[in-house]
Amino acid sequence: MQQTSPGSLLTALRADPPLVQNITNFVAMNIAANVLLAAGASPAMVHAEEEASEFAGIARALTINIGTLSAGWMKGMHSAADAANRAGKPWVLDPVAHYATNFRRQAVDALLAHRPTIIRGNASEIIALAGGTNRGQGVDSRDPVEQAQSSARILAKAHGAVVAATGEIDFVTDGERAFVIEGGSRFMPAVTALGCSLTCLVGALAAVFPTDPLVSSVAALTIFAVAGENAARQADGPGSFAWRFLDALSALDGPTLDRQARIRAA
Ligand SMILES: Nc1ncnc2c1ncn2[C@@H]1O[C@H](COP(=O)(O)OP(=O)(O)OP(=O)(O)O)[C@@H](O)[C@H]1O
Ligand SMILES: Cc1ncsc1CCO
Ligand SMILES: [Mg+2]
Repeated sequence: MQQTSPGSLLTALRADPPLVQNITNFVAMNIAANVLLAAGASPAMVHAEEEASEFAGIARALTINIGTLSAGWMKGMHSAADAANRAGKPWVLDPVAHYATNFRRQAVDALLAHRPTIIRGNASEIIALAGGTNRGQGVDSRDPVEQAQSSARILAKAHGAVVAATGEIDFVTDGERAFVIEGGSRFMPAVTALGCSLTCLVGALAAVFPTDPLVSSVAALTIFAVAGENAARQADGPGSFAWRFLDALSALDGPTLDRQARIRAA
């Protein structure tokens, strides 16, 4: 097992569980916390403006998601992103449905000014963020990841961030290097907030291996791809898939992950 393989990073996460602060949405809070616990990390959903920046000083990574945004939450997001940057800790932005309303567009522009370490969105969100025409509907993607690849590269260069575009396959780039990750299940987009949960896991892996956020992002995407594939084998539909996914995540170990990983340079 290579020292930076997804499997070795999963093993490292379990050996020293990172505390991850997530300012996520009301839909995602429960499932995202359970996903982080199943993977072996310590989630904390802390968003209030009175404490968000103080907590960012304690946590090893921060994730920010605008899924159910309101004005009060924005203040917590800004102060937490500031605090993470000042402490040199990685932070991840999930620009949920940012193309849908002016409020969201302005919020994402303001958050991008804090220079996220990683941006994780579905294909429609990544295409729209780079100024392209997308077919997304609300929080749901309707574009293939293949069409988001050039947008992801442009965004990565423009913002100095790692950018991950997810869907049937996943694509991730730092603007120079790029990887495609295959796996997952058709049930995944049918369970709400799995993408939001993935964003939190991307934060957890960035905490474990902050040196190279492209490598840590590949690990997080691969963990989801393999756990999703394993969970789908016996699932009857989105309901049983959801709990089987948590079980598959917690059953996954480093060597199995590396054996099942389907990652190729792009
Ligand atoms: N058709 C599919 N086949 C296999 N895996 C998929 C498919 N669609 C999505 N996934 C996987 O589901 C996970 C979430 O990605 P997705 O692009 O659905 O996020 P999202 O749209 O932001 O989700 P949400 O907004 O509901 O949180 C990723 O691991 C992705 O690889
Ligand atoms: C359904 C939904 N609505 C706002 S956020 C969210 C979770 C999936 O992005
Ligand atoms: Mg999403």
